[in-house]
Amino acid sequence: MLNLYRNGKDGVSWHSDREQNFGKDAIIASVSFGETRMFRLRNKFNKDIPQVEIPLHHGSLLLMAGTTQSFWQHQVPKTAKDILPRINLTFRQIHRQL
Ligand SMILES: O=C(O)CCC(=O)C(=O)O
Ligand SMILES: [Fe+2]
Repeated sequence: MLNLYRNGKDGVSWHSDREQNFGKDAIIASVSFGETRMFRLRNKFNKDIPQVEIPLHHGSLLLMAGTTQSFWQHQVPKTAKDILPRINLTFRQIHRQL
């Protein structure tokens, strides 16, 4: 899947990627190009666990594996900063329904 963030007004709000066809806790690989954007994680069940913030730079590879999707949500927040475009590619396992 390809996401284009044209500028700071584009972002992705809190979600988990658990669509049925992905399978439960299927691994997702995410590669970033262009502008650095923040990637935030928050625990779904325990608000006392601090949020995690990871800057995704040009060429970075992020792997979401294990229970990342069942226990955590993630977002790419919008920013008021004047920034350049970013492209994110995600590689997801699709379990074909037979
Ligand atoms: O752009 C990113 O780094 C994350 C995108 C995302 O969460 C998604 O496509 O499900
Ligand atoms: Fe996602």
